[in-house]
Amino acid sequence: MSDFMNDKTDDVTAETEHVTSPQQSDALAQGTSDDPLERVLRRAAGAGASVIRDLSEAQALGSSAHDDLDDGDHGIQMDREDRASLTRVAGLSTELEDVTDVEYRQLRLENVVLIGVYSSARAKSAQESLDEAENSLRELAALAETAGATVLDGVLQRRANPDPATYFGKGKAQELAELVRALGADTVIADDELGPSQRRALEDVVNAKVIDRTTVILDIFSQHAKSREGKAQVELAQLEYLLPRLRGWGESMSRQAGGQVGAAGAGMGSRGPGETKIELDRRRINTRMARLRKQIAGFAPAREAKRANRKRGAVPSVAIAGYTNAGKSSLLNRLTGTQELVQNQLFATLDTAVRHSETQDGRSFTFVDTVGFVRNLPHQLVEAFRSTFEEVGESDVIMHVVDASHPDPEAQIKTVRDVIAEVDAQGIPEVVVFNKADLIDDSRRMLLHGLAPTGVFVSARTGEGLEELRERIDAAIPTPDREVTVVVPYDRGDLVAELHERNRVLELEYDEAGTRVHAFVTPEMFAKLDAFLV
Ligand SMILES: Nc1nc2c(ncn2[C@@H]2O[C@H](COP(=O)(O)OP(=O)(O)OP(=O)(O)O)[C@@H](O)[C@H]2O)c(=O)[nH]1
Ligand SMILES: [Mg+2]
Repeated sequence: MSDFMNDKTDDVTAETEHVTSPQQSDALAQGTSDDPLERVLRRAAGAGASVIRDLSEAQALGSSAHDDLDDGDHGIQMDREDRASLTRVAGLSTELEDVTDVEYRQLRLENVVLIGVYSSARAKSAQESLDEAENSLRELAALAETAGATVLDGVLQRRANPDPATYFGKGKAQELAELVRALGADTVIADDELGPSQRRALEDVVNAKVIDRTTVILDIFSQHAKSREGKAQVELAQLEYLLPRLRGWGESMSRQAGGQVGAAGAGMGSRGPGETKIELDRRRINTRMARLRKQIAGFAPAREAKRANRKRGAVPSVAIAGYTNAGKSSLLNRLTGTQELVQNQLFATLDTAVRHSETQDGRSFTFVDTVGFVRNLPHQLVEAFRSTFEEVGESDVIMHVVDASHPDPEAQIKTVRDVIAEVDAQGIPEVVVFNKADLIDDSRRMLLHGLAPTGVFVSARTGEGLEELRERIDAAIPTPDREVTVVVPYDRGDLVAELHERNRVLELEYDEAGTRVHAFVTPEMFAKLDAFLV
């Protein structure tokens, strides 16, 4: 058996059918038709075949049918509670008017229903929790659209926690199945990351493909990545996401093969084919991941060299960070006259762009446009894009762009600051910029002012506030304009290193007492060197 697997590691589907009995091969073929692994490894377009089966007459549509649905599983009391907890989020539908656009979309895109679970059990009021969940679902709708899907509807259920078995409770999952059928949706997207068995179980109930927020974000990243490094980073993140999920997926296939509910992992006969495939896939994934890691490591020297170059020239950098779609690239274009890609899409920018600029008094610096952030950014992506985010950590100033017209700017700001903290960039001076000021009224300005009193209101569209923004950035960029001579003791090599980073070293020699340095330094550095002045 192992010889066989070693011989052919190229085509999993074909192999699986070889090692399977004729009765099983059918079920397996069906199982692999929307195999996420195949999608990632092969990038085959349009592989998302759905598995909609005919529902029985008893589950016909209409509100009366809905009313009867839960009776089998729950007590009446719980039923009412459950039903009252289900909220439709209005205004999510993104179906288009434009006929040609519709035709275009129908050819390539999936019709999706979004689902989310929220709880009112924590410190927040029920209304607050609901608002937050609705915003999150709206964002998921934007993500789904960006990925190329048409959003048909969105449904939230109030529950203390997502159901460990099927995410939605059993009764609600049945209702969801009805809705999916009524709308002709082929995919359900959950707003939380789903466990492997949760995903499968929910798929079984709703008879449609089920994916989660992470999958959507990974999908967008893979569509948008342009550079070879970006592409490798995304693929690595996708495989990292898939690897721990192979088990549940294999179990489900075994179950299909055995045709017996609850047989997952129970009998040798039913476990066999799934396990074989898992082993095979795991090996392929690990091989591929090792290759990607090597490839990505290969990019590091070039990136380091570029960075080192920038540093050697002692040119300070301003990192443009912020939530995705906040208008970072638009502002960069406005401030430097460049033509970065601007799109009303999430994650339009995936490759860092560095642009040269000058302060009003003629000092050079660079702007670095970065990947946008989003709530629940999959940690696999944070890992894969660590080098990109680290650009933020190594900058001299962070220009934190906030979409002033966003329904929940506070959450946006928090998300961005969380990522900033993750790359140890908290100490870097931050200029908060409320962009899209053309879209907001005065009461909104007041609210935003309360969130960040020193924030600058600008509009990349109208040009409002850009002068003030330039001044604020100029002022935040540290200038090495203080001349010092210091003797830094040898156990403070860190200070000498820092002196080289953002200051201008004129002379350096090694004395008995320590390193004697003559330099122009920034006010910040000056304060640190106070004890060593000569
Ligand atoms: N009304 C208005 N729209 C703006 C403004 N600035 C940007 N936009 C729009 O907001 C959308 C996103 O702009 P981008 O510059 O691509 O945003 P980004 O932050 O670079 O986004 P990602 O790269 O996707 O993270 C585009 O549709 C812009 O036209 C503004 O000041 N006012
Ligand atoms: Mg951008």
